[in-house]
Amino acid sequence: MSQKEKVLIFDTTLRDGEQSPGASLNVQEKIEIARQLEKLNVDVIEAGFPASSPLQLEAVRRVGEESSRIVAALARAVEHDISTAWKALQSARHPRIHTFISTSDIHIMGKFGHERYGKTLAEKQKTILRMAVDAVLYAKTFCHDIEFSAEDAGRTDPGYLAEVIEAVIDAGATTVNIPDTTGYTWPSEFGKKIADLKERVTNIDQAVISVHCHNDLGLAVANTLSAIENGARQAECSINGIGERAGNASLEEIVMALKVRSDLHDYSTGITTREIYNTSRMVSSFTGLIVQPNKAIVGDNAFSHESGIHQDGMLKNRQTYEVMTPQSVGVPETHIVLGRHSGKHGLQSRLLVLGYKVEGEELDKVYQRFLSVADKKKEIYDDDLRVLMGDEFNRPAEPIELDYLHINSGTASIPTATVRIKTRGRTFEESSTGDGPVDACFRAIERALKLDSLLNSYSVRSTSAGRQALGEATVRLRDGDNFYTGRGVSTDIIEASAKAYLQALSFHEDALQNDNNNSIDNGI
Ligand SMILES: CC(=O)SCCNC(=O)CCNC(=O)[C@H](O)C(C)(C)COP(=O)(O)OP(=O)(O)OC[C@H]1O[C@@H](n2cnc3c(N)ncnc32)[C@H](O)[C@@H]1OP(=O)(O)O
Ligand SMILES: CC(C)C(=O)C(=O)O
Repeated sequence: MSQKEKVLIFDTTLRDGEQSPGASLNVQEKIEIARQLEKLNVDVIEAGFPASSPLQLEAVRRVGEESSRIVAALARAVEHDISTAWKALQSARHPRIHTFISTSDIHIMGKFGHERYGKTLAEKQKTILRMAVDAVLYAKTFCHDIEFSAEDAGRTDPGYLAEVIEAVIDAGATTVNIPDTTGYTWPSEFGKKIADLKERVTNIDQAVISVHCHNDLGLAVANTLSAIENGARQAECSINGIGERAGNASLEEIVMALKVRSDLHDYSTGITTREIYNTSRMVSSFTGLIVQPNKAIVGDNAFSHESGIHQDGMLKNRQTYEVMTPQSVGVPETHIVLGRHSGKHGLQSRLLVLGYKVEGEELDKVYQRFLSVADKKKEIYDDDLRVLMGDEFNRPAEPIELDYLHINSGTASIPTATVRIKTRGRTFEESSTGDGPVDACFRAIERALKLDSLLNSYSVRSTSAGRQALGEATVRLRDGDNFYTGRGVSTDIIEASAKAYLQALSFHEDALQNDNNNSIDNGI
């Protein structure tokens, strides 16, 4: 087996990630995330930009002191930022000063327009080159490990980029970072940029080539992988892909793409992938940035299967629809989501887990009831299934069934219910007003069936979470010493109540017909 070449993982969640609007972290949160990044086994933790605030400085200092990783601090190519970065890093176990300056024409002309940088583009480029070299030389007076970034390298003229990179390596940069700051490049184009740099820069072997891709066109991970294929050996990325604007290349996607498709290349990372999910949750909770459900690797749906054909495939062989196991990234298990797109196999397997062995015609019947609920409710939870199963196996011999229900109710109207009921091949229909919609409904049922009220007790409860939870109504009738209990389940609690009442009446009717007490809780 060939030895894989290591790609260093430089995590910038605490620096560029924190530049996501609203994501500010306090010192303790940064320390906690850094501890988790250590468990994840990243190679470099970029902990912040010390010159930007005392809190940043303190956070970098604390992370640097504690962490066994390389801890980087960002600084503009100016002495004040660099000396402040060192102030934060001087007690770090493995300090890295990361200094940067823009190299693209757009940035140079746009950000360094002041005449003190020169009048023409060529003059300004000379100034920027000098600032870059001076920054590295100055940083080098503090520590050995110096990273230089050519901001907006993605849009930088290749000749000028090579000139700057060659000069900063001569000045002592040990890592040269090629950022696609604006997420503008295309994977093959960005890959060629790295290959071109390797050709043009004579001293390139003296530094590690790094890339730092933004996701403005959704290409950050693809660009990073293309750069790796062309010689980059450090990938800058963040947990959940958070970062300035559309974010950075996502750590978990780069790492898992390299791992899952290791058949295609000779690169590997040192990441402990089982820690990915925990890290993702921690970052999301501390930053308040919610992970989109369909986010690769760490989204809630990344290992969820909702449609019948997929569930069937998964139950037969997980590899049919999963290219990695959830456990490999620390997600406890695959989630078979029961809903309107599920099939009988998915339902049957979940029921089995819950202790219900259902097969053949019985399964067909349960499945029909399941579908009628699934049409009203987005997801069917275990509790919903338990209720459905209770309902299914607790049916009277001659059910009295609700065919139609219409309720008119509101704060300014008298509650009125109309019901149509079917039993033993006959249909009954009646309306009634009542003290509330449930009372109106029960009265309409009593009128339709020409019965006196036998209602002894009534209750309703929610069986699962969320606005679309199933409501379970329980109705108890009393006739002399006999009690008859019925249950009804629906996302609509009035419908659930009507069904419960009719089921209780069905048991009563059965008992009368068969002259045998059929109550499910007789005498309780
Ligand atoms: C691509 C990136 O992610 S870069 C990192 C982004 N991170 C941050 O900006 C961190 C938070 N920033 C801050 O706290 C502040 O912006 C500070 C402390 C860095 C600077 O604040 P201020 O001194 O008030 O300057 P301000 O942010 O308004 O403008 C930036 C100045 O730095 C200059 N500058 C920008 N980048 C660099 C650089 N790499 N090297 C040298 N100078 C730079 C700009 O030209 C501008 O200078 P000017 O005042 O002469 O026009
Ligand atoms: C400072 C550099 C690395 C950066 O964040 C960028 O260019 O996006």
